[in-house]
Amino acid sequence: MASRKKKLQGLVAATITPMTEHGEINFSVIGQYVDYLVEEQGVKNIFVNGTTGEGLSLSVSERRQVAEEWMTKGRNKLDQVVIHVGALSLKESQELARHAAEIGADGIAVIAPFFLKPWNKDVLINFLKEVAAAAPALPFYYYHIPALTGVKIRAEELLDGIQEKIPTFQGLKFSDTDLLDFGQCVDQNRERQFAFLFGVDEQLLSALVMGATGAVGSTYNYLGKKTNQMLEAFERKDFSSALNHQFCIQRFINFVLKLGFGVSQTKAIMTLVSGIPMGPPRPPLQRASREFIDEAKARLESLDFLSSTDLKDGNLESCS
Ligand SMILES: CC(=O)N[C@H](C=O)[C@@H](O)[C@H](O)[C@H](O)CO
Ligand SMILES: CC(=O)C(=O)O
Repeated sequence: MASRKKKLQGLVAATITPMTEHGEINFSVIGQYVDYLVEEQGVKNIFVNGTTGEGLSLSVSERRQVAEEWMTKGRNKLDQVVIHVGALSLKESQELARHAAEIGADGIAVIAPFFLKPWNKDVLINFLKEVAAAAPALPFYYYHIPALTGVKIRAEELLDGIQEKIPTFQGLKFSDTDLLDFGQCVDQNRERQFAFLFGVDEQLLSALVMGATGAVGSTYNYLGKKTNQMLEAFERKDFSSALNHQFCIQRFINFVLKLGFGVSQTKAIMTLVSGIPMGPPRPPLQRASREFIDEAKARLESLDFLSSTDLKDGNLESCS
């Protein structure tokens, strides 16, 4: 049986995997990174080795070490650490699931295998079930990200009866813009026991209305504080101020999306905002361009997401 621990709520930062200039994992900054998330961003949950963490570009041994380091440095500071253990090989995924349990993680998440793909709901559930069974005491989350996996099985279909198959099933990380599918996931969960974690940061407010219980995303690494203000406004039913916060966040995300935004750019932005060096991404990703960094920096400053001295007065865009 899954341990019935506190439901995962609020913001969850999808952690970046810091790397050295030579492309090795830079474990030495993870302690600082934990403190930054907790103290500067008010974010106390993390999702390790996911998309943003380049989990699928790391070796199994690296994934184990990264997970261990976050567990060690996060002890007594973080609320929950969820480890993404999805892999193309069921064996590797099970190994990582067992490892997550051994090191005391709070949950595991799995994406759909994306090379030889499951072709229907039952086939996908069977794969997920085998992984979940390797960590029978850990809450299990399905990580739905169809644009990247190419597995378009609707989450709402997958959830139907899932707990009979996967007793540790605890929720969904939903990284898609289909709010009909998302809403129907929430709607069918009559007992309200599952966590519904939304993964499209620029649309989180709409997902909150639809019943999201939390959010996992890359931008919570550096816009966590801002997004927490939106969550607080939503909680107190101050929807116009929640919307203002969402629009501010959208102005930034929309700007960088147009320039080309992905994991490489997330690494550059986090380096800029936190001052902690995240390093380059691993090939096939390429580091963000100088032009991207300069433009993103100017935009962060004009929105007051990054302090600067010369823009304060008469700044029409300011989001502070
Ligand atoms: C594809 C991807 O990486 N999605 C992230 C999480 O699921 C999001 O946090 C996005 O980075 C964010 O919403 C910006 O589009
Ligand atoms: C964004 C997210 O959840 C991930 O990086 O996996």
